[in-house]
Amino acid sequence: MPKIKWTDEQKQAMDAVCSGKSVFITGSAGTGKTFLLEHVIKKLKRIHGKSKVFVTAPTGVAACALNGQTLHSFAGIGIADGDCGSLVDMVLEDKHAQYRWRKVKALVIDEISMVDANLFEGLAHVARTLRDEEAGGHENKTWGGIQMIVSGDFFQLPPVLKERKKKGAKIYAFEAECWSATFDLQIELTTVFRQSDSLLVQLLQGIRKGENDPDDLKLLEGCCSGYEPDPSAVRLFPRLTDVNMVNKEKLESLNEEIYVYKAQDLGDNKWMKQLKKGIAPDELELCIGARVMLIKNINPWRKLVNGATGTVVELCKVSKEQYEMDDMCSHGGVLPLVKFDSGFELVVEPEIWVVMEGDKVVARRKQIPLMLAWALSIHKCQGMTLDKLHTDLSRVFDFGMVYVALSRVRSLGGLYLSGLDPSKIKAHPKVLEFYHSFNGDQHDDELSISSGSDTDDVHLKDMPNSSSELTLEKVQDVSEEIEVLIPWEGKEKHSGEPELPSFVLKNLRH
Ligand SMILES: Nc1ncnc2c1ncn2[C@@H]1O[C@H](COP(=O)(O)OP(=O)(O)OP(=O)(O)O)[C@@H](O)[C@H]1O
Repeated sequence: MPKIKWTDEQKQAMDAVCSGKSVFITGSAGTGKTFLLEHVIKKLKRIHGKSKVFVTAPTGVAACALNGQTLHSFAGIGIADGDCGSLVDMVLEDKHAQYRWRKVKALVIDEISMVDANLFEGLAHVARTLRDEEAGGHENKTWGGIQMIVSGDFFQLPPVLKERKKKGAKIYAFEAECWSATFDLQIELTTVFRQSDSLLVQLLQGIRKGENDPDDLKLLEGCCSGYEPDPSAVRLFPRLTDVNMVNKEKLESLNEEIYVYKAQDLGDNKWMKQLKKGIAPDELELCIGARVMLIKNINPWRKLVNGATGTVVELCKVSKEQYEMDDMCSHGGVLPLVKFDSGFELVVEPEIWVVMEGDKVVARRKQIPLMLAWALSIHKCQGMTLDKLHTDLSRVFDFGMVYVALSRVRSLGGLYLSGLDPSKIKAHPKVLEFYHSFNGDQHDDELSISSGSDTDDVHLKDMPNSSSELTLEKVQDVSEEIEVLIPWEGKEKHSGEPELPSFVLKNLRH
C-alpha cells in the first residue's frame, strides 16, 4: 500500500496538534490543507475521544466533505451573525448547543476564509462565557480552553456578507480581535501537490495575489484562443442558475431515457437541511451520454476521487437486495456504468453522507456519488481538482473567484478560458497585508512543487503567546476509544486501498 510522505510543514502541523496546540493551517490551493486536516481529525479523535472532537465548516459542501457539520449548526446559532451578546443568548436557549459547547475539546473549522470576523469573535465569546469551568486544562483560554484547529486560504472565497460594503467593516476572521490569541502556531504549507508545472504554479501564485503580470496574462491568453474548448472540460460559472441551465439543456439534448435517483434521507429535519445544501443532490438525473463527476473519494490510488469526470456509458441492472434500490431509482435496481476520463469503467454504487455531531450520526443521505458535470459553480468546486475546465473570467464578481476557478486545474493544457478580463483578477488588500505580515519579508513567494520526495523549507510562525512556552503536556499513549458503531456509515474507504467488488471495476486499464 502506498505510504504518505508528509512534508516537513505537514509534520510540524501534526506534531503541534498532537501536543495540544491550537493551530491555523494555511497555504495556496493544492498544498494539501484538507488532506492534512483529514489526518489531523483522526489524531484528534484518538487523543480526545471521538465524541469530543467537532468538525465544522461554514458551508454545507465543505462540511459534508469532512463528514462534519456547519459551523452555525454546531454553534446553535441558526443563520445568525449577530453581536456577541445575542449569540450567547441564542445558545443559552438551545440546550443541545450548550451541551456541545461544554463538551467539545477540539473544534475544527475548515474553509475559514468564508467565516466572517464578527462571527469568529462572537463564537470565541460564546466559548469563553459557557466554558469557564472547563477551561482549566488548557493554557489558551481565548476559546475557553478548546483546542482550535482552523484551516483555509484567505485568498480564496471570502465570507458572504451583507455588510461588506460598509466602509471599515471587518470582513475576514483574521481581523477578529481574538485571532492572534487563538493560535499557538500558524503554519503555511508551501509544497504544491495539485500542479506539477512550475509555470502554472507561478502563474497561479500571481493570480492569488491579484497580480496582472504581462507574462502570466500572455499564458492565459494562450488558453483563450486558437481552439475550441475540449467538450469534456467542465464549465465553471459564478452563478448557480447558469450551472443548472447548462446541465439541463445538455441532458435534454441527448434525447435518451432519463433515470432519476432520489436521495434516501434519514434524520432530523434540522440536520437534513445541511445535507440538502451539501454536494449530493436531492434528485440526480442521468442518462446514457451524461457527463458526470464523482463527488466522493472512491479509490484514490486509481484516481477515482472527488472531482474525477467521466461519461455514463450504460445503466446496468443490479441485484435489488444488494443495493436496496427500490425507492431510489425510477427504474428499480439500475446503476450507472461510468467511463472515467482516465480510462476506468466503474459501476457507481450508492454512497452515504452523514452529519456527525461529535461521535453521533444525526442525519444521513444515501445517493449515487455523482453530479452532472457539464457545468459547476465556482463555490461548489472550491476544494476540487479538475483535469479540464472552461470558464468565462469576465463573469466573476468577487475576490478570489478567478483564483479558485483556475487553481482547480492540474495543467495549463486542461485550461480553456474566455472573456479574459485582467480587472477581475483581484485579491483583497487586507488579505495581502495579512499574508505579508504572516510570512515576513524573506519568505514571501516561496513555493515548491511536490516531486514525491521529502522536501521543503518550513514556514512556521510562532505566535506571541508562544508555542515554546506552552505548558500543556504532550499527549502520549492515549488508548483508542472504543469504536462507536455507526449503522449507516457504510464501507471504510480511508485506510489503504479498498477492495472493489469484482463486477464493479469492469475495465481496469492501469
Ligand atoms: N503529503 C502528501 N503526499 C501526497 N499527496 C498529497 C500530500 N498532501 C496533499 N496531497 C494531495 O494533494 C492534492 C491537493 O490536496 P488538497 O485538496 O488537500 O489541497 P488544499 O490545500 O486543501 O487545496 P484547496 O485549497 O484548493 O482546497 C490532493 O490530491 C492530495 O491527495
